[in-house]
Amino acid sequence: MKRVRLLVFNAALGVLDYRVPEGMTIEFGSIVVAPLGPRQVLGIVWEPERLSGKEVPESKLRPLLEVMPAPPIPERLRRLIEWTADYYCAPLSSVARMALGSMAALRGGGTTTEYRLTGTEPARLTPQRAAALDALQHEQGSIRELAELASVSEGVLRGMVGAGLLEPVVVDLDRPYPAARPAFAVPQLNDEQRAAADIFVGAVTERKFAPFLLDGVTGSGKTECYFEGVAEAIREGRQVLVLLPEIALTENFLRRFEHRFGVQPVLWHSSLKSSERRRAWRAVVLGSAQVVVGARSALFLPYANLGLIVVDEAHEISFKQDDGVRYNARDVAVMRAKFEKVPVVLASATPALESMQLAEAGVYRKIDLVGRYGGAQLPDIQILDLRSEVPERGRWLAPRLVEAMKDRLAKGEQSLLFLNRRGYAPLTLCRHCGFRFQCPNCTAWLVEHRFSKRLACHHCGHEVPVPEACPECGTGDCLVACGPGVERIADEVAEILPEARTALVTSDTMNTPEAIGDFVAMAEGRAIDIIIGTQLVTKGYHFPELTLVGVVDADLGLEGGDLRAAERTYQQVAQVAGRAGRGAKPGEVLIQTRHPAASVIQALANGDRDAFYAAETEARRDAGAPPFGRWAAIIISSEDQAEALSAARAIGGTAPNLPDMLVLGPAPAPLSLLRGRHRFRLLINARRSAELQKTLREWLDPLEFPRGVRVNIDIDPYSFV
Ligand SMILES: Nc1ncnc2c1ncn2[C@@H]1O[C@H](COP(=O)(O)OP(=O)(O)OP(=O)(O)O)[C@@H](O)[C@H]1O
Ligand SMILES: [Zn+2]
Repeated sequence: MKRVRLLVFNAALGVLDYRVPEGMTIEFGSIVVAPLGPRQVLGIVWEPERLSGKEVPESKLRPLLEVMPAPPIPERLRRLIEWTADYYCAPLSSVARMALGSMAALRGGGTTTEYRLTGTEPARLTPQRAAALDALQHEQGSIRELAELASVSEGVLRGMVGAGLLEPVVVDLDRPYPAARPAFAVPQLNDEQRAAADIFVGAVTERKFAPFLLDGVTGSGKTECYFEGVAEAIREGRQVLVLLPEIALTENFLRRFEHRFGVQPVLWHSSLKSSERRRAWRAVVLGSAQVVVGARSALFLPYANLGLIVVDEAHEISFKQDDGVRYNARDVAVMRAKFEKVPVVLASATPALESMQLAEAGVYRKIDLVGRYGGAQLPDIQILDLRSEVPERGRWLAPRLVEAMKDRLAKGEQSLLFLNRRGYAPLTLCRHCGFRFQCPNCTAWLVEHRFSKRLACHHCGHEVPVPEACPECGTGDCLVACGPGVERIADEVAEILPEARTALVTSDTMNTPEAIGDFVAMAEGRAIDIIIGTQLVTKGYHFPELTLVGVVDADLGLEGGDLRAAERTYQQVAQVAGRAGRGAKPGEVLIQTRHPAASVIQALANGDRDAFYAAETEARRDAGAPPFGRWAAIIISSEDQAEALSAARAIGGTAPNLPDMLVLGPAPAPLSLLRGRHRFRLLINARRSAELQKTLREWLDPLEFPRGVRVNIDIDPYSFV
């Protein structure tokens, strides 16, 4: 190659052409450094015919500076990057960036110095050093990482190095991961599991694209089944990617993986330390990372030799990324499997309607696990009508639920209360003047958090201490909390059952792997009687002594901007119900609702999943909603409201008039102010036949807006706030 076209990681720069200097070996996908004015840019060598750019005459081309010592981005991944950018109307460079680790990872090799405690504990310590000693047990990292972990300054830690309390350790940055052992602890599968596992093993061996929907009831052992596929891939020296919806679930997964394969898998997520990140990336691209577990971002890594993809809890909405590149990792995972020519398993007890539909259409092969493992029965589900079974004044748990909890406590069994709302109360107001605490940056009430004694916005993170007096009328001691959050339910439980040992499980309390690990160990060790949690506890966990699940407010999910509210409610309640009675003792589920006749509540009570899917399918078909029609959202935002509005009007005013596409809006978004930006939106409902993305591009590309205006396209949106 004499001249190359680069994809650089800054959409504003467009496509750049360069000359390849004598002696430099380049192929498509090579990651290179090129000069740009006085600066340098990183780019990927791309097929020139696939990137449109200005033709630059030969004589004006500047030479590339360097090829990075990393394998080229494989063609199959380049095609996936293009597909994703095209489908989600996102800049190619933003998608491509997700394939790269850090600059350090690209260079690879070498060593670094990390620090760890020496074990020396002097008799007298400054409070800061004492705190650092506590926080850094079993930790190792750079001074900066350790300072962050221990919440002390780097100076304090350097002082500790000088005093011999911390010691340097030289670390090989590319040291290999220990090998997973497919035969480490092979489970005895039951017949149903065996049949499913054999199919996955066969598919891995075949090395062809094959999408599976593993539809197994809660507690059926889906993990054990797809682990056999993982084992086969490892035996064949191929890599596996397991996507989990959120990091909170990883801890649980890691333990189970280690149990089965004798080592931990390779982790990939946004809060990895920089040395871990570069080590993992190198192992991924060189093919030595056998099994990579991660959240969405692990999807675009340049695996050398992928053999299987698993998307666990595939119905989870958090696979949809709602900022930056707005892609759905579940769907892109299937595309990736297609480009890689490997099987992909979507596992869930409550598959998305879209996935069910694809299975029905024969696109996915559906594999069912209809029974719980080990003879456990599915729980008995009862509806608790809050209009007739009224909780005591100022309380949220109805008498029947309280009785059931008392009963479990007496028997030494565990209960779980689920309410998908963090904090103490969703709204705080002044009893005297009616003042409500609102976020200055968002259209949202501030949520009281009693433990941290703060009022917080759940959208932008804005926080203020709870004031003594009303900021509006100055009256003291006049603030009232309206409605319950999990913290308030925890208070109520402490009042009703003071002897119960409780655990509060939310993203506020379970924010480190250690915290999650401790919680799981305590719940398994029966050191917790009652778990109170948000959606974080609805899935993945297996506590055999847990026999009662109370859904505090089943109607909550039906409010708000979720485009698939009924489905989401069904999934959340079915998942949390699935935590009950997973061991020898039968489970019971009580669902508190004010709408006992709603079809989703009825379906849950009757355990009639098919009825729910059938009703929801018809409703979607009537509305032209996915999977029968398509949605897209355009969100226009600016810090200047007038500017946002005029941009929104300009977009609305040029909307194409097509028979297979309906454009609604522009209208102020329900969250009309978010992180200080004013927001307007349009919703597009298109027939399946419509060329949605092409139309959107042709419509929006020619329009020009002031610099402060952002226009985001969301294809297949989930949330519509
Ligand atoms: N064949 C088996 N041998 C031993 N233990 C098993 C087997 N199958 C399942 N189990 C155990 O049963 C429990 C439930 O399995 P698992 O968590 O995989 O179910 P699941 O289908 O993923 O459930 P959910 O969707 O509710 O999370 C786990 O503790 C698992 O280790
Ligand atoms: Zn806010």
